Amino acid sequence: MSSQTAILGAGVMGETLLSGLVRAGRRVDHLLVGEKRPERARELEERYGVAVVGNVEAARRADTVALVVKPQDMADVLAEIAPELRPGQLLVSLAAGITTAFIESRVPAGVAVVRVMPNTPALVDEGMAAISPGSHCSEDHLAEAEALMGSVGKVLRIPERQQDAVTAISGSGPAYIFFVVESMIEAGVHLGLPRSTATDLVIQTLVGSAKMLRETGTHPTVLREQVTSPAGTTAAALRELEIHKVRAAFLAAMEAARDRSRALAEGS
Ligand SMILES: NC(=O)C1=CN([C@@H]2O[C@H](COP(=O)(O)OP(=O)(O)OC[C@H]3O[C@@H](n4cnc5c(N)ncnc54)[C@H](O)[C@@H]3O)[C@@H](O)[C@H]2O)C=CC1
Ligand SMILES: O=C(O)[C@@H]1CCC=N1
Repeated sequence: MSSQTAILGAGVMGETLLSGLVRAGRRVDHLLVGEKRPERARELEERYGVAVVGNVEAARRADTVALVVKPQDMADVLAEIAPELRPGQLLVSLAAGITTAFIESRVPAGVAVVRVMPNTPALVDEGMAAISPGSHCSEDHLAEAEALMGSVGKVLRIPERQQDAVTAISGSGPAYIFFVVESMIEAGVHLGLPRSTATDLVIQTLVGSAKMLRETGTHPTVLREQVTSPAGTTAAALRELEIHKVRAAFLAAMEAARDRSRALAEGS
């Protein structure tokens, strides 16, 4: 992997990547951060001992530049750093919706671009990242982006046309799961359980179910059927979820996320 990596934009996802690289053993003096908010920059310097510099200096010194600003800020950051970029350098964009073509049209020819859709479980090294190469990207560049994201979880190579759907599933996905968890805890409280008991029950049920999915490789439908006794409690609950069209709501939600990802590319 290249010696210097810069992270431009150190909010939730930027810090997630930074902390993962540090946990994975990356030397802090091989990392640079560009961050607009001075108080946030100081916080990261204190927490990680990392050098926070201007975007222009970071782009000049780094071999790999991770772009972790909001999609709406991407054009400004690219305009700022483009004069410093050189062919062969690697830009790894983690921004939802932003295409490799959008980035390539704003930087010098020959700069390699990889589009990534990460997710926040990277904070505990259980991230899911999907990566797609741009048009000037060699296998070495793609492997480098894979190693970068691989330090905080799993990485899948996908065609770029699938990125908006991936954003809807795994990028935003943790929020849907947390929403379900919140809803189940509130239901437990409604049924008379102490909040701490409901919380413990829901979290362990989630972790156990996730582990079953990963470790048994059994289809989720089969696992659900194993829990559903004839005329039992689970069947009664699932009937309500079907009546309330939860399956259709998930489909509509993810179509909305996919469409929003597409719109972000157009700057809205
Ligand atoms: N939060 C999430 O779960 C995920 C986020 N992403 C993508 O990651 C990117 C960042 O998202 P978050 O970290 O959630 O946002 P955030 O708002 O927490 O972080 C963005 C950071 O960029 C900084 N910033 C803004 N303009 C800048 C500039 N010109 N130069 C340097 N720093 C600048 C902001 O001060 C802020 O600290 C977005 O493009 C988002 O689509 C992708 C997948 C998941
Ligand atoms: O909500 C968003 O736009 C970002 C991208 C995927 C997850 N968070």
